[in-house]
Amino acid sequence: MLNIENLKCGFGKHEILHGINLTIPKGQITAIVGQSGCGKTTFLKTLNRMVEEEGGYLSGTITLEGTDIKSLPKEKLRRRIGMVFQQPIAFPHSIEKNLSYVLKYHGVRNKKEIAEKITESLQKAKLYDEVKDQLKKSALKLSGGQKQRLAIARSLCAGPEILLLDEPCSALDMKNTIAIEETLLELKDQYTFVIVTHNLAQAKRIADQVIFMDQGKVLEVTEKEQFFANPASEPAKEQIQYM
Ligand SMILES: Nc1ncnc2c1ncn2[C@@H]1O[C@H](COP(=O)(O)OP(=O)(O)OP(=O)(O)O)[C@@H](O)[C@H]1O
Repeated sequence: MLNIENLKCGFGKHEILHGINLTIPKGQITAIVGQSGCGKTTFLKTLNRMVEEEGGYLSGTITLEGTDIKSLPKEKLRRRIGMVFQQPIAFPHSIEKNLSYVLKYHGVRNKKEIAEKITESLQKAKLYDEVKDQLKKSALKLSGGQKQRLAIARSLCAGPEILLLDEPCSALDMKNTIAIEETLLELKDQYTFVIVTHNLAQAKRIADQVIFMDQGKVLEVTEKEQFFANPASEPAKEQIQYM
């Protein structure tokens, strides 16, 4: 799905990612783990070129289904590769409007179709049952966990192929965390997920592939079972030991 070759990225004279080579397979959950500050979020932001808006540079090649992402207009790229952030974002409008504006932006005009897609995305994000009778109410009244599931529903409304998630559960309780993990597990045959998590137990629960980063380098790209049973690098062994 995504092929990354000799990816380097930095800010000013400070190189953060030092030449990354790996592949992100389609229809799987890839978890990116590693110590704080090793470059996980920066790596994620290279995949939709957000890092450039933050003043960062990148070199190397990232191809999405064979197309160099630099050749795609950013708007098109971000429709294909959506992103969910650590802090849930809800806009100061109704729950319904938080979703319908994305659909309208992408050219969906038919009211029935908009309503159906709103229901579908809320169901996928496991929020529908809780909000189905209050779609006209302000999204700001939702809890943090509900806002995060709304953010996932909103990303799905754009019809992405890949969804990047940056520590989506770090501010959430177990119930909301489980709802999001179930969403990813249930939808992975329809989307490709790349999730940054500081929580190794979460990676163990949901990932197919694990990328282990250390100081701007990728030390391991392995199937989950192998990573947890037999990590190849000392830093990974050390971290797994404290799980
Ligand atoms: N916009 C920016 N400008 C300058 N430096 C940045 C910027 N964003 C990140 N960095 C630097 O890049 C390095 C890696 O940060 P990054 O957030 O990618 O790490 P991380 O592994 O995601 O950390 P954490 O687990 O704590 O979120 C840090 O030294 C950070 O200060």
